[in-house]
Amino acid sequence: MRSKTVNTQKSKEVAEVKNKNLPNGTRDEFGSQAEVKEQLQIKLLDLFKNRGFRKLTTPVVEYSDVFKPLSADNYRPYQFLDEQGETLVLRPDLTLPVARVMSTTGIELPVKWYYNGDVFRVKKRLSGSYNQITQAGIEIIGYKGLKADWECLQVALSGCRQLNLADVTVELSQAKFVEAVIRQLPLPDPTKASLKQALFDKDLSRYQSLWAPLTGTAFEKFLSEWPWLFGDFNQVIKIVETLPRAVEVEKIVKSLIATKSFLNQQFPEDHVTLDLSVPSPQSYYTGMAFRGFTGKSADYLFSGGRYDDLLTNFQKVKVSAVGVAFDVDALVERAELPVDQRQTLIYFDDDQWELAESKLAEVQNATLCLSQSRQAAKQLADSTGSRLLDLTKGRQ
Ligand SMILES: N[C@@H](Cc1c[nH]c[nH+]1)C(=O)O
Repeated sequence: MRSKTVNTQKSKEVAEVKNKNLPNGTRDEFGSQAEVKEQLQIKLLDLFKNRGFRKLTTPVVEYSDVFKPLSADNYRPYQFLDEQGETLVLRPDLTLPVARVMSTTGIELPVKWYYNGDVFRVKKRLSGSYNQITQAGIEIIGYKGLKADWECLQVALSGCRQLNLADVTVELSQAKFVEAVIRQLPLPDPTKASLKQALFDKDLSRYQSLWAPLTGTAFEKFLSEWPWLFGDFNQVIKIVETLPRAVEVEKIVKSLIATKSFLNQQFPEDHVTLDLSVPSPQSYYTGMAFRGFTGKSADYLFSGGRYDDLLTNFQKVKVSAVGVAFDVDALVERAELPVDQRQTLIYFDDDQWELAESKLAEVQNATLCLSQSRQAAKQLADSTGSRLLDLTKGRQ
């Protein structure tokens, strides 16, 4: 009995402490920052709508199975159980729910969706990054060709332009490249798998010892450079071109070169780089992938890519798809916050509501003063640096 009392008291204490704190990796947003975020979202959504995309909203809570195709280390979700004991998660990604919708609704293809919402990814404690991120993005489903990839890049870079973000670097990569090269190498299968892993881990000594048997072959030049195969687009391609001819690699290179020309033509002031030494940014990508950066920050502004196999996780038919999502919080960080303008407080008596309304409509940056006395209104105006428009002047 006694110990029970102690326990209840203890849990009460814990609850009291926690009710003023936020869970790790979350934050409140208010004032200019929240308003700028809203404006950025409105601009992006207008851009999507004006290009003929249609709105798709999915729930924040989904069955955890929807997100099976994600790599577990990068996307640890918040998990909980529903009343039947099924595992639910707060969505860690917005593309997989779109794939789920497509496989369950029989909506006719092709289709272009846009969305805006939060994703939740549990990051390591003290990593300094947030667990709740706002994304605004598009998914184009039912088109195989490069035009759909380019439409995503066009939307991504037009969005940056509209938000006055200059000097964007688009980093291209290709989900199939590493596999396509490894397949050509005359090495035993287990060595191939280890080589790929060592490359991705940037474990250079292991990497070098694994490809050592190919020294003196036509692969040597490429293999000796592979861990550094990122950065200047033309230089990366030059190294790739030292490889013995292989149809799949050539196809990949051709589409990357065509995409670079497209970007240079449409957005001559932006930069294009290439990274062919990393794993795909998303485990579900099957083709070209892209990320946008500005300045020195490692945070990307947008991220996207082609995922032609994703829908096969939900249904038997293979469907081509490509999409891109802006990280709205990363955009807010780079936006200039407006200096708060002086506000006008409209003070009025209870029977002057209509007059107050008309002043509110007339005066810029005004708000109703809800104080109960003239003195309180004056105090509020002083303490907030606001102008006071007193409609009760001359009245009793
Ligand atoms: N869902 C991806 C972005 C994306 C949208 N469509 C295709 N990829 C991400 O969060 O990184």
